[in-house]
Amino acid sequence: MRFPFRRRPAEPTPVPRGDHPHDDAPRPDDEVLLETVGLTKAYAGAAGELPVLSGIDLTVRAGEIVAVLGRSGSGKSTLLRCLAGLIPPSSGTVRYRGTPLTGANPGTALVFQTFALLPWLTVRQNVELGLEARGVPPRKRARAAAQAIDLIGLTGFGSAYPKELSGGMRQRVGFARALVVEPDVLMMDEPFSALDVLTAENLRGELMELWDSGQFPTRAVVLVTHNIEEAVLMADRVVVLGARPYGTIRETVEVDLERPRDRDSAAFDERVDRVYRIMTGRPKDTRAPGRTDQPGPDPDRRTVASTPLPTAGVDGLSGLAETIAHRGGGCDLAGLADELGLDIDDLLPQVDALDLLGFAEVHGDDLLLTDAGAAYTGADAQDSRAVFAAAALEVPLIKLIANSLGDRPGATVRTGFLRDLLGRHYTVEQTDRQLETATDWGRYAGLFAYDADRQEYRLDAPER
Ligand SMILES: Nc1ncnc2c1ncn2[C@@H]1O[C@H](COP(=O)(O)OP(=O)(O)OP(=O)(O)O)[C@@H](O)[C@H]1O
Repeated sequence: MRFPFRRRPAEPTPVPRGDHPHDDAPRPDDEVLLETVGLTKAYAGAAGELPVLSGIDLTVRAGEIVAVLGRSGSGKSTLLRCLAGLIPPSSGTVRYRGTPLTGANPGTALVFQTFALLPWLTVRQNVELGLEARGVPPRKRARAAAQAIDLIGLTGFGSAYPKELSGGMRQRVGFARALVVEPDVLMMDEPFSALDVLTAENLRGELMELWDSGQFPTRAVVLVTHNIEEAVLMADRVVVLGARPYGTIRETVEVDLERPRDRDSAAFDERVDRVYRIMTGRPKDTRAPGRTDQPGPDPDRRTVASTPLPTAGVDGLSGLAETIAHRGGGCDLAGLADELGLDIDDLLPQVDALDLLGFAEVHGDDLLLTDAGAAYTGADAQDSRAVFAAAALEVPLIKLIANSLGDRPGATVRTGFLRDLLGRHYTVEQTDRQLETATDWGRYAGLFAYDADRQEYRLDAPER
Protein backbone atom coordinates (compact mmCIF):
# COMPACT_ATOMS: atom_id res chain seq x y z
CA MET A 1 0.00 0.00 0.00
CA ARG A 2 1.39 3.41 -0.93
CA PHE A 3 0.66 6.30 1.35
CA PRO A 4 0.42 9.73 -0.17
CA PHE A 5 3.55 10.92 1.60
CA ARG A 6 5.13 14.00 0.25
CA ARG A 7 8.49 13.11 -1.22
CA ARG A 8 11.52 14.70 0.32
CA PRO A 9 13.83 16.41 -2.19
CA ALA A 10 16.71 14.13 -3.10
CA GLU A 11 19.25 16.87 -2.56
CA PRO A 12 17.90 19.33 -0.04
CA THR A 13 19.23 22.80 -0.55
CA PRO A 14 20.51 24.31 2.67
CA VAL A 15 18.70 27.48 3.56
CA PRO A 16 21.11 30.08 4.94
CA ARG A 17 19.69 31.54 8.09
CA GLY A 18 19.38 35.01 6.62
CA ASP A 19 17.27 33.67 3.71
CA HIS A 20 15.02 31.47 5.80
CA PRO A 21 11.45 31.41 4.47
CA HIS A 22 10.33 32.45 7.93
CA ASP A 23 12.14 35.72 7.39
CA ASP A 24 8.88 36.85 5.79
CA ALA A 25 7.13 36.12 9.04
CA PRO A 26 8.04 38.05 12.19
CA ARG A 27 11.55 37.02 13.11
CA PRO A 28 12.47 35.48 16.41
CA ASP A 29 12.96 38.18 19.01
CA ASP A 30 10.37 40.40 17.27
CA GLU A 31 7.15 39.24 18.77
CA VAL A 32 6.71 37.43 22.07
CA LEU A 33 3.84 34.94 21.82
CA LEU A 34 4.18 33.04 25.08
CA GLU A 35 5.90 34.01 28.26
CA THR A 36 6.18 32.53 31.73
CA VAL A 37 7.51 34.62 34.59
CA GLY A 38 8.54 32.91 37.84
CA LEU A 39 6.28 29.96 37.06
CA THR A 40 6.02 27.44 39.87
CA LYS A 41 3.79 24.39 39.89
CA ALA A 42 3.20 22.10 42.83
CA TYR A 43 1.06 18.96 43.05
CA ALA A 44 -0.42 17.46 46.16
CA GLY A 45 1.94 14.93 47.75
CA ALA A 46 1.48 12.63 50.74
CA ALA A 47 2.66 15.40 53.07
CA GLY A 48 1.34 18.53 51.36
CA GLU A 49 2.18 20.41 48.17
CA LEU A 50 5.31 19.30 46.32
CA PRO A 51 6.93 21.61 43.79
CA VAL A 52 7.43 20.03 40.38
CA LEU A 53 8.49 23.21 38.57
CA SER A 54 10.12 26.23 40.12
CA GLY A 55 11.08 29.70 38.89
CA ILE A 56 10.55 29.01 35.18
CA ASP A 57 11.13 32.09 33.03
CA LEU A 58 10.55 31.14 29.42
CA THR A 59 9.76 33.15 26.31
CA VAL A 60 8.51 31.79 22.98
CA ARG A 61 8.76 34.16 20.03
CA ALA A 62 7.15 34.10 16.62
CA GLY A 63 9.23 32.20 14.08
CA GLU A 64 10.97 29.82 16.46
CA ILE A 65 10.85 26.20 17.52
CA VAL A 66 11.63 25.75 21.20
CA ALA A 67 12.38 22.26 22.50
CA VAL A 68 11.86 21.50 26.18
CA LEU A 69 14.15 18.63 27.06
CA GLY A 70 14.52 16.80 30.34
CA ARG A 71 14.51 13.45 31.97
CA SER A 72 11.38 11.62 32.87
CA GLY A 73 9.66 13.43 35.74
CA SER A 74 11.44 16.76 35.26
CA GLY A 75 8.12 18.50 34.63
CA LYS A 76 8.14 18.89 30.83
CA SER A 77 4.49 17.95 30.33
CA THR A 78 3.51 20.03 33.34
CA LEU A 79 5.19 23.06 31.77
CA LEU A 80 3.44 22.41 28.45
CA ARG A 81 0.06 22.10 30.17
CA CYS A 82 0.67 25.39 32.01
CA LEU A 83 1.60 27.10 28.71
CA ALA A 84 -1.57 25.72 27.12
CA GLY A 85 -3.61 27.00 30.06
CA LEU A 86 -4.89 23.50 30.83
CA ILE A 87 -3.66 23.76 34.42
CA PRO A 88 -2.99 26.95 36.39
CA PRO A 89 0.46 27.66 37.81
CA SER A 90 0.76 27.57 41.60
CA SER A 91 2.51 30.92 41.42
CA GLY A 92 3.97 33.12 38.71
CA THR A 93 2.33 34.07 35.43
CA VAL A 94 1.77 32.63 31.97
CA ARG A 95 1.07 35.25 29.31
CA TYR A 96 -0.17 34.87 25.76
CA ARG A 97 0.57 37.95 23.67
CA GLY A 98 1.09 39.90 26.87
CA THR A 99 -2.21 38.91 28.51
CA PRO A 100 -2.09 36.65 31.58
CA LEU A 101 -3.98 33.39 31.04
CA THR A 102 -7.11 32.76 33.05
CA GLY A 103 -8.09 29.52 31.32
CA ALA A 104 -7.26 27.55 28.16
CA ASN A 105 -4.79 29.40 25.96
CA PRO A 106 -6.64 30.54 22.79
CA GLY A 107 -3.37 30.67 20.84
CA THR A 108 -2.24 27.08 21.26
CA ALA A 109 -3.20 23.60 20.04
CA LEU A 110 -1.74 20.33 21.30
CA VAL A 111 -0.43 17.16 19.73
CA PHE A 112 -0.11 14.29 22.20
CA GLN A 113 2.10 11.22 22.29
CA THR A 114 -0.91 8.92 22.30
CA PHE A 115 -2.90 10.25 19.40
CA ALA A 116 -6.09 10.76 21.42
CA LEU A 117 -8.43 10.30 18.45
CA LEU A 118 -12.12 9.52 18.84
CA PRO A 119 -12.46 6.02 17.36
CA TRP A 120 -16.10 6.43 16.33
CA LEU A 121 -15.33 9.47 14.17
CA THR A 122 -13.70 9.48 10.74
CA VAL A 123 -10.40 11.21 10.06
CA ARG A 124 -12.26 14.24 8.69
CA GLN A 125 -14.60 14.41 11.68
CA ASN A 126 -11.68 14.08 14.09
CA VAL A 127 -9.88 16.91 12.32
CA GLU A 128 -12.99 19.10 12.35
CA LEU A 129 -13.47 18.68 16.11
CA GLY A 130 -11.26 21.61 17.10
CA LEU A 131 -13.06 23.93 14.70
CA GLU A 132 -16.46 22.76 15.88
CA ALA A 133 -15.47 23.62 19.46
CA ARG A 134 -14.59 27.12 18.25
CA GLY A 135 -17.98 27.56 16.60
CA VAL A 136 -16.77 27.52 12.96
CA PRO A 137 -19.72 26.91 10.56
CA PRO A 138 -19.88 23.48 8.82
CA ARG A 139 -18.88 24.54 5.26
CA LYS A 140 -15.87 26.48 6.46
CA ARG A 141 -14.99 23.59 8.75
CA ALA A 142 -15.05 21.09 5.91
CA ARG A 143 -12.87 23.30 3.72
CA ALA A 144 -10.29 23.89 6.46
CA ALA A 145 -10.23 20.19 7.41
CA ALA A 146 -9.66 19.18 3.77
CA GLN A 147 -6.73 21.59 3.56
CA ALA A 148 -5.17 20.34 6.79
CA ILE A 149 -5.66 16.72 5.68
CA ASP A 150 -3.87 17.44 2.38
CA LEU A 151 -1.11 19.41 4.04
CA ILE A 152 -0.23 16.62 6.43
CA GLY A 153 -0.22 13.83 3.83
CA LEU A 154 -3.61 12.28 4.58
CA THR A 155 -5.22 12.92 1.18
CA GLY A 156 -7.67 10.09 0.46
CA PHE A 157 -7.98 9.09 4.13
CA GLY A 158 -10.68 11.57 5.15
CA SER A 159 -13.41 8.95 5.45
CA ALA A 160 -11.24 6.31 7.15
CA TYR A 161 -11.69 5.45 10.82
CA PRO A 162 -8.67 5.57 13.17
CA LYS A 163 -8.61 1.77 13.55
CA GLU A 164 -7.93 1.45 9.80
CA LEU A 165 -4.77 3.54 10.10
CA SER A 166 -1.18 2.77 11.08
CA GLY A 167 0.35 4.56 14.09
CA GLY A 168 2.09 7.05 11.83
CA MET A 169 -1.11 7.90 9.96
CA ARG A 170 -3.01 8.28 13.23
CA GLN A 171 -0.44 10.76 14.44
CA ARG A 172 -0.84 12.64 11.16
CA VAL A 173 -4.51 12.99 12.14
CA GLY A 174 -3.32 14.31 15.51
CA PHE A 175 -1.24 16.93 13.69
CA ALA A 176 -4.03 17.82 11.23
CA ARG A 177 -6.48 18.26 14.12
CA ALA A 178 -4.10 20.68 15.86
CA LEU A 179 -3.01 22.54 12.72
CA VAL A 180 -6.52 23.03 11.34
CA VAL A 181 -7.18 25.75 13.92
CA GLU A 182 -4.00 27.52 12.78
CA PRO A 183 -2.80 28.13 16.32
CA ASP A 184 -0.13 30.74 16.94
CA VAL A 185 1.85 28.11 18.82
CA LEU A 186 1.72 24.37 18.16
CA MET A 187 2.48 22.44 21.34
CA MET A 188 3.80 18.92 20.89
CA ASP A 189 4.20 16.51 23.80
CA GLU A 190 6.58 13.75 22.67
CA PRO A 191 4.67 13.39 19.41
CA PHE A 192 7.02 10.83 17.85
CA SER A 193 7.81 8.63 20.82
CA ALA A 194 4.93 6.18 20.29
CA LEU A 195 5.99 5.59 16.67
CA ASP A 196 8.56 3.17 15.33
CA VAL A 197 11.92 4.68 14.44
CA LEU A 198 11.42 4.89 10.67
CA THR A 199 7.89 6.25 10.87
CA ALA A 200 9.01 8.86 13.39
CA GLU A 201 11.93 9.85 11.19
CA ASN A 202 9.71 10.20 8.15
CA LEU A 203 7.07 12.28 9.91
CA ARG A 204 9.67 14.48 11.59
CA GLY A 205 11.34 15.09 8.23
CA GLU A 206 8.07 16.05 6.56
CA LEU A 207 7.10 18.44 9.34
CA MET A 208 10.47 20.14 9.19
CA GLU A 209 10.12 20.49 5.42
CA LEU A 210 6.77 22.19 5.92
CA TRP A 211 8.24 24.46 8.57
CA ASP A 212 11.27 25.34 6.44
CA SER A 213 9.12 26.04 3.40
CA GLY A 214 6.92 28.44 5.38
CA GLN A 215 3.76 26.34 4.78
CA PHE A 216 3.35 25.41 8.43
CA PRO A 217 0.21 27.19 9.58
CA THR A 218 1.58 28.17 12.99
CA ARG A 219 3.96 30.89 14.06
CA ALA A 220 5.95 28.99 16.67
CA VAL A 221 6.32 25.48 18.03
CA VAL A 222 7.02 24.16 21.53
CA LEU A 223 8.25 20.58 21.45
CA VAL A 224 8.50 18.47 24.59
CA THR A 225 10.91 15.61 24.16
CA HIS A 226 13.46 13.48 25.96
CA ASN A 227 15.29 12.77 22.69
CA ILE A 228 18.37 14.98 22.39
CA GLU A 229 18.91 14.40 18.66
CA GLU A 230 15.30 15.23 17.94
CA ALA A 231 15.63 18.47 19.90
CA VAL A 232 18.83 19.50 18.12
CA LEU A 233 17.40 18.50 14.73
CA MET A 234 14.23 20.52 15.08
CA ALA A 235 14.68 23.36 17.53
CA ASP A 236 16.17 26.84 17.41
CA ARG A 237 16.55 26.69 21.17
CA VAL A 238 16.77 23.73 23.51
CA VAL A 239 15.64 24.45 27.05
CA VAL A 240 17.02 21.77 29.37
CA LEU A 241 15.05 21.13 32.54
CA GLY A 242 16.85 19.73 35.56
CA ALA A 243 14.85 17.55 37.93
CA ARG A 244 16.60 18.00 41.26
CA PRO A 245 15.24 18.90 43.62
CA TYR A 246 12.50 20.02 41.21
CA GLY A 247 12.20 21.20 37.63
CA THR A 248 14.15 24.35 36.91
CA ILE A 249 15.70 25.54 33.67
CA ARG A 250 19.20 24.16 33.91
CA GLU A 251 20.47 25.76 30.71
CA THR A 252 19.31 26.88 27.28
CA VAL A 253 21.28 25.91 24.18
CA GLU A 254 20.90 27.94 20.98
CA VAL A 255 20.98 25.72 17.90
CA ASP A 256 22.22 28.14 15.26
CA LEU A 257 22.63 25.55 12.50
CA GLU A 258 21.45 25.84 8.91
CA ARG A 259 18.30 23.97 7.95
CA PRO A 260 17.81 21.26 6.91
CA ARG A 261 20.29 20.02 9.47
CA ASP A 262 22.91 17.46 8.73
CA ARG A 263 22.98 14.86 11.52
CA ASP A 264 26.37 13.67 10.32
CA SER A 265 28.06 17.03 10.60
CA ALA A 266 30.58 17.84 13.31
CA ALA A 267 28.57 20.94 14.23
CA PHE A 268 25.45 18.81 14.84
CA ASP A 269 27.46 16.37 16.97
CA GLU A 270 28.90 19.24 18.94
CA ARG A 271 25.41 20.53 19.84
CA VAL A 272 24.22 17.03 20.78
CA ASP A 273 27.29 16.52 22.98
CA ARG A 274 26.78 19.89 24.65
CA VAL A 275 23.19 18.99 25.54
CA TYR A 276 24.33 15.54 26.75
CA ARG A 277 26.77 17.24 29.09
CA ILE A 278 24.04 19.45 30.52
CA MET A 279 21.68 16.48 30.92
CA THR A 280 24.28 14.31 32.63
CA GLY A 281 25.71 17.05 34.85
CA ARG A 282 24.34 16.85 38.35
CA PRO A 283 24.09 19.06 41.38
CA LYS A 284 27.10 18.58 43.61
CA ASP A 285 25.24 17.33 46.67
CA THR A 286 23.95 14.27 44.85
CA ARG A 287 27.39 12.93 43.93
CA ALA A 288 28.84 9.84 45.51
CA PRO A 289 31.05 10.23 48.56
CA GLY A 290 34.76 9.74 48.69
CA ARG A 291 35.61 11.82 45.64
CA THR A 292 38.86 13.69 45.79
CA ASP A 293 38.99 14.96 42.23
CA GLN A 294 36.27 17.56 42.47
CA PRO A 295 35.40 20.09 45.12
CA GLY A 296 32.10 20.06 46.91
CA PRO A 297 30.77 16.54 47.38
CA ASP A 298 30.58 16.53 51.13
CA PRO A 299 29.31 13.05 52.03
CA ASP A 300 27.70 14.33 55.22
CA ARG A 301 25.35 16.50 53.19
CA ARG A 302 23.79 13.58 51.35
CA THR A 303 20.31 13.08 52.69
CA VAL A 304 17.22 11.19 51.63
CA ALA A 305 15.82 14.51 50.38
CA SER A 306 18.86 15.46 48.29
CA THR A 307 19.72 12.00 46.98
CA PRO A 308 16.82 10.34 45.17
CA LEU A 309 17.35 6.77 44.09
CA PRO A 310 17.22 6.44 40.29
CA THR A 311 14.90 3.98 38.60
CA ALA A 312 17.67 1.48 37.86
CA GLY A 313 17.67 -2.18 38.83
CA VAL A 314 20.83 -4.09 39.66
CA ASP A 315 20.72 -5.94 36.33
CA GLY A 316 20.71 -2.73 34.32
CA LEU A 317 23.37 -0.88 36.26
CA SER A 318 25.61 -3.97 36.35
CA GLY A 319 25.15 -4.36 32.61
CA LEU A 320 26.26 -0.79 32.04
CA ALA A 321 29.25 -1.20 34.38
CA GLU A 322 30.28 -4.37 32.49
CA THR A 323 29.89 -2.56 29.18
CA ILE A 324 32.23 0.23 30.30
CA ALA A 325 34.70 -2.31 31.69
CA HIS A 326 34.74 -4.12 28.31
CA ARG A 327 35.55 -0.81 26.66
CA GLY A 328 38.65 -0.36 28.79
CA GLY A 329 37.00 1.43 31.71
CA GLY A 330 35.58 4.43 29.89
CA CYS A 331 33.29 5.35 27.02
CA ASP A 332 31.64 8.29 25.33
CA LEU A 333 28.04 8.52 26.54
CA ALA A 334 26.46 9.81 23.36
CA GLY A 335 28.28 7.18 21.30
CA LEU A 336 27.26 4.43 23.72
CA ALA A 337 23.57 5.40 23.63
CA ASP A 338 23.74 5.45 19.85
CA GLU A 339 25.55 2.13 19.63
CA LEU A 340 23.10 0.43 21.98
CA GLY A 341 20.14 2.03 20.20
CA LEU A 342 18.97 3.54 23.48
CA ASP A 343 17.06 6.68 24.26
CA ILE A 344 18.52 9.03 26.81
CA ASP A 345 15.80 7.97 29.28
CA ASP A 346 16.92 4.36 29.00
CA LEU A 347 20.54 5.08 29.77
CA LEU A 348 20.66 7.97 32.23
CA PRO A 349 19.06 6.23 35.24
CA GLN A 350 21.78 3.56 35.04
CA VAL A 351 24.42 6.28 34.73
CA ASP A 352 22.95 7.99 37.80
CA ALA A 353 22.96 4.71 39.69
CA LEU A 354 26.64 4.03 38.95
CA ASP A 355 27.48 7.59 39.93
CA LEU A 356 25.50 7.36 43.16
CA LEU A 357 27.21 4.12 44.13
CA GLY A 358 30.60 5.61 43.31
CA PHE A 359 31.16 3.03 40.54
CA ALA A 360 31.47 5.54 37.69
CA GLU A 361 31.84 9.26 37.07
CA VAL A 362 30.77 11.49 34.24
CA HIS A 363 33.57 13.66 32.92
CA GLY A 364 32.41 15.86 30.07
CA ASP A 365 31.01 13.45 27.49
CA ASP A 366 32.66 10.39 29.03
CA LEU A 367 31.55 7.85 31.58
CA LEU A 368 34.53 6.44 33.46
CA LEU A 369 34.64 3.52 35.88
CA THR A 370 36.12 4.36 39.28
CA ASP A 371 38.36 2.01 41.23
CA ALA A 372 35.29 0.82 43.14
CA GLY A 373 33.49 0.23 39.81
CA ALA A 374 36.46 -1.75 38.50
CA ALA A 375 36.48 -3.80 41.73
CA TYR A 376 32.76 -4.45 41.33
CA THR A 377 32.96 -5.62 37.73
CA GLY A 378 36.19 -7.55 38.28
CA ALA A 379 35.09 -9.56 41.31
CA ASP A 380 33.36 -12.96 41.37
CA ALA A 381 29.64 -13.06 42.16
CA GLN A 382 30.06 -13.31 45.93
CA ASP A 383 32.66 -10.56 46.21
CA SER A 384 30.84 -8.23 43.83
CA ARG A 385 27.78 -8.43 46.10
CA ALA A 386 29.98 -7.41 49.02
CA VAL A 387 31.41 -4.47 47.04
CA PHE A 388 27.87 -3.49 46.07
CA ALA A 389 26.64 -3.75 49.66
CA ALA A 390 29.41 -1.47 50.92
CA ALA A 391 28.59 1.12 48.22
CA ALA A 392 24.83 0.84 48.72
CA LEU A 393 25.19 1.51 52.44
CA GLU A 394 26.49 4.98 51.54
CA VAL A 395 23.18 5.75 49.78
CA PRO A 396 20.91 7.54 52.28
CA LEU A 397 17.65 5.62 51.70
CA ILE A 398 19.37 2.22 51.81
CA LYS A 399 21.35 3.30 54.84
CA LEU A 400 18.17 4.47 56.56
CA ILE A 401 16.46 1.10 56.05
CA ALA A 402 19.55 -0.89 57.05
CA ASN A 403 20.25 1.24 60.13
CA SER A 404 16.61 1.10 61.22
CA LEU A 405 16.73 -2.69 61.08
CA GLY A 406 20.05 -2.74 62.94
CA ASP A 407 21.17 -6.28 63.61
CA ARG A 408 18.11 -7.33 65.58
CA PRO A 409 16.52 -10.46 64.13
CA GLY A 410 12.79 -9.93 63.74
CA ALA A 411 13.09 -6.13 63.42
CA THR A 412 10.96 -4.59 60.66
CA VAL A 413 10.64 -1.25 58.87
CA ARG A 414 7.21 -0.54 57.46
CA THR A 415 6.97 1.08 54.04
CA GLY A 416 4.34 3.43 55.48
CA PHE A 417 7.06 5.03 57.61
CA LEU A 418 9.29 5.45 54.56
CA ARG A 419 6.40 6.75 52.45
CA ASP A 420 5.66 9.43 55.03
CA LEU A 421 9.28 10.44 55.08
CA LEU A 422 9.80 10.44 51.32
CA GLY A 423 6.39 12.02 50.76
CA ARG A 424 7.70 15.26 52.25
CA HIS A 425 10.08 15.61 49.32
CA TYR A 426 8.79 13.49 46.47
CA THR A 427 5.52 12.76 44.70
CA VAL A 428 3.76 9.45 45.29
CA GLU A 429 5.02 8.11 41.97
CA GLN A 430 8.61 9.14 42.70
CA THR A 431 8.35 7.59 46.17
CA ASP A 432 7.07 4.29 44.71
CA ARG A 433 9.89 4.18 42.19
CA GLN A 434 12.53 4.84 44.84
CA LEU A 435 11.18 2.13 47.13
CA GLU A 436 11.26 -0.32 44.21
CA THR A 437 14.92 0.49 43.60
CA ALA A 438 15.74 0.29 47.33
CA THR A 439 14.13 -3.14 47.52
CA ASP A 440 16.05 -4.39 44.49
CA TRP A 441 19.40 -3.05 45.67
CA GLY A 442 18.94 -4.11 49.30
CA ARG A 443 17.89 -7.64 48.36
CA TYR A 444 20.79 -8.10 45.94
CA ALA A 445 23.27 -6.73 48.46
CA GLY A 446 21.90 -9.08 51.12
CA LEU A 447 21.27 -6.07 53.38
CA PHE A 448 17.59 -6.74 53.95
CA ALA A 449 14.58 -8.67 52.66
CA TYR A 450 11.17 -7.32 51.73
CA ASP A 451 7.81 -8.81 52.62
CA ALA A 452 5.39 -7.52 49.99
CA ASP A 453 2.31 -8.91 51.80
CA ARG A 454 3.11 -7.07 55.01
CA GLN A 455 4.73 -4.16 53.20
CA GLU A 456 7.76 -4.22 55.43
CA TYR A 457 11.50 -4.62 55.26
CA ARG A 458 13.21 -7.13 57.55
CA LEU A 459 16.64 -8.64 57.97
CA ASP A 460 15.67 -12.18 57.10
CA ALA A 461 13.57 -13.50 54.22
CA PRO A 462 9.83 -13.62 55.12
CA GLU A 463 8.54 -16.94 56.43
CA ARG A 464 5.89 -18.55 54.23
N1 LIG B 1 -1.70 15.53 38.24
C1 LIG B 1 -0.63 15.22 38.96
N2 LIG B 1 -0.72 15.02 40.30
C2 LIG B 1 0.37 14.71 41.05
N3 LIG B 1 1.62 14.58 40.55
C3 LIG B 1 1.78 14.76 39.23
C4 LIG B 1 0.67 15.08 38.36
N4 LIG B 1 1.14 15.20 37.09
C5 LIG B 1 2.46 14.96 37.16
N5 LIG B 1 2.84 14.70 38.43
C6 LIG B 1 4.21 14.43 38.89
O1 LIG B 1 4.99 15.56 38.56
C7 LIG B 1 6.28 15.15 38.10
C8 LIG B 1 6.52 15.75 36.73
O2 LIG B 1 5.62 15.13 35.81
P1 LIG B 1 5.62 15.50 34.26
O3 LIG B 1 4.69 14.54 33.58
O4 LIG B 1 5.36 16.94 34.09
O5 LIG B 1 7.13 15.20 33.89
P2 LIG B 1 7.77 14.86 32.47
O6 LIG B 1 9.12 15.47 32.48
O7 LIG B 1 6.85 15.26 31.37
O8 LIG B 1 7.89 13.29 32.58
P3 LIG B 1 7.78 12.18 31.40
O9 LIG B 1 8.93 12.45 30.48
O10 LIG B 1 7.94 10.90 32.16
O11 LIG B 1 6.45 12.37 30.76
C9 LIG B 1 6.28 13.64 38.13
O12 LIG B 1 6.91 13.21 39.31
C10 LIG B 1 4.83 13.25 38.16
O13 LIG B 1 4.66 12.08 38.90
